[in-house]
Amino acid sequence: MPFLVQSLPPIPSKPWSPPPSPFKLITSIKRTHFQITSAKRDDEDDYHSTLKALKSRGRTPRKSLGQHYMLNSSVNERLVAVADVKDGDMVLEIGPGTGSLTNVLINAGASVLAIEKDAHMAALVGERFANTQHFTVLQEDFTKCHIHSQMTTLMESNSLLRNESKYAKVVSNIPFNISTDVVKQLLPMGDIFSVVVLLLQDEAACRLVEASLRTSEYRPINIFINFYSDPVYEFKVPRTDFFPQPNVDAAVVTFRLKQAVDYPTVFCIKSFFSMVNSAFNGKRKMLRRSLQHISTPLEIEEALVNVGLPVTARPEELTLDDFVKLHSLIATS
Ligand SMILES: C[S@@+](CC[C@H](N)C(=O)[O-])C[C@H]1O[C@@H](n2cnc3c(N)ncnc32)[C@H](O)[C@@H]1O
Repeated sequence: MPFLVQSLPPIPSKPWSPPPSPFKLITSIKRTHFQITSAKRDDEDDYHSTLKALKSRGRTPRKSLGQHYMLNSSVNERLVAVADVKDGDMVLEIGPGTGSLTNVLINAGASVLAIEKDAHMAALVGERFANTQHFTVLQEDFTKCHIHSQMTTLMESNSLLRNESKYAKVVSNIPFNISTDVVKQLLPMGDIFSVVVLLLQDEAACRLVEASLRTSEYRPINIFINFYSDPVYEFKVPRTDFFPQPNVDAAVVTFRLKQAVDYPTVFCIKSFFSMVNSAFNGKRKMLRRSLQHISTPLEIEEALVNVGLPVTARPEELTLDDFVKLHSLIATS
């Protein structure tokens, strides 16, 4: 997303309020990563704390890392409310930046595992929450890290200390350029996450959650999202809430993850998505042609009629349920 050239606005003075009660114990994971062990709880609002943090380090937001920091506390509060974060919850945050959202998560009683690619920001957020034992930051690229095993390790050691829910949550204001990667990686993890709440580019949010049948926005990713989750477009966030200001608006999306028993019944998930991808690869083609490597045109036509579709059907006309039925009829191994 293009950046507007912007300098840091001045920081108006604001009375400081004392930190609330100290936190209970939790854990940290790998020694090789940046680790947090102790500091004070931070109640400063996001506008002040974000600008102060950036100014203190002389940090210029990096375009390549999608660094648009949230200045509006109420957006962070709403993100946390939408995820229904409660005392004792485990939360994964991708890209904590200066820690404005992290702060609201920790204040809500969550234990946060944050993954931050930028070494300077990982250090900064680490120092900000250095007294909070409910916070761990790993300096890693989320798209390359083994989040399932990291999270499982943390949840196992955490549940030894506190009697908590089996499922963690994801709440993040992510860089827009990794949105698809994040969705693809997290949505099949209904075994460890109950809900994924993301702040995305508004246009991407609409495409992912509300793409309609028979439109060019309708893609395999929509089938994927509905296979693994129940998505909801929550609310729009104006571009003016970010620093630096992007040239597009954002939106909050909730994905309630299904557990494996609730996935549509297919005999092989890999084969199912391979069929869906093949169908869309030949987007302008009729399915009886684009799926010829799976079955004969005649068999595909018969299957389409069986599903209640015309023999000339194209991929953008099929719902998730239609694809599931078609797969069971034409893919046998
Ligand atoms: C849009 S900013 C959001 C910062 C902060 N959460 C906020 O709300 O102000 C995205 C953050 O993700 C970090 N980031 C970018 N690419 C990343 C990646 N591949 N893995 C982890 N963090 C990443 C950036 O350094 C930045 O701190």
